[in-house]
Amino acid sequence: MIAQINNISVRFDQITALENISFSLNKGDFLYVLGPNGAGKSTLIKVLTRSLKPSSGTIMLTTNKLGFLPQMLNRKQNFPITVIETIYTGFDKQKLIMSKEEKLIIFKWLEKMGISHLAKNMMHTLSGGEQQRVYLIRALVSNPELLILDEPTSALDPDFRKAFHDLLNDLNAKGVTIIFVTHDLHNMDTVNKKVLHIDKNVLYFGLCSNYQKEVSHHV
Ligand SMILES: Nc1ncnc2c1ncn2[C@@H]1O[C@H](COP(=O)(O)OP(=O)(O)OP(=O)(O)O)[C@@H](O)[C@H]1O
Repeated sequence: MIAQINNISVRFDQITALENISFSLNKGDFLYVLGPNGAGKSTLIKVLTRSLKPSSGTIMLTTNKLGFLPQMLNRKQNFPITVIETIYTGFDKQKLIMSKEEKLIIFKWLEKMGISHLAKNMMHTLSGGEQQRVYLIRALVSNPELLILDEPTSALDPDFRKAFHDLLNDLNAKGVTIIFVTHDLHNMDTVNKKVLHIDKNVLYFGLCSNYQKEVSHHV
């Protein structure tokens, strides 16, 4: 077991964003978190990454090696930071000057993602898809055991989306547990994966294959 979530509820003044959410994940699971706008997906991710305290309930994670790719919103800011500097903030600790090893790791990933030519560029000059690759690398450089991705492929073109999923499957096969937030499973690789469908509370939790059978049964 890598994560155990027990009866999580989150209330903001009048709004209940999450109500009695419970589920658990084993090491090496690949979980899609599914739900419409306002269902509480991002709120759940904030609770899991401990940037938000739930109103009630408990979370137990057996690892503190988390990698997090936040939702792609309002990234086109003029904040003066380069690609390399952005990725460097993904390491557990930062020093004044990055080490040779850290530089090598960063360049290995930039190469793998096909964006090494952008290393010294300012983030705000990159396209949405290029920025998303940078943030993915940022989430990966610390070798996370649990990788949490909030709608990661929304800014990616179909070719890179495929490459992105191949990369995730590769990491998953090496034992990395993955939580992937998405609006729907259309065009998603669902083999051997789980789904948590929420709309404030849990509508379904289990294997994608059973979920798809259940959904097609109702249509
Ligand atoms: N800090 C906050 N204060 C008040 N209400 C909030 C806050 N954060 C989220 N909410 C509300 O909680 C509900 C769930 O929001 P959340 O962002 O988790 O949904 P989501 O499933 O990620 O939606 P989307 O698919 O649109 O990104 C929404 O009604 C939202 O308005």
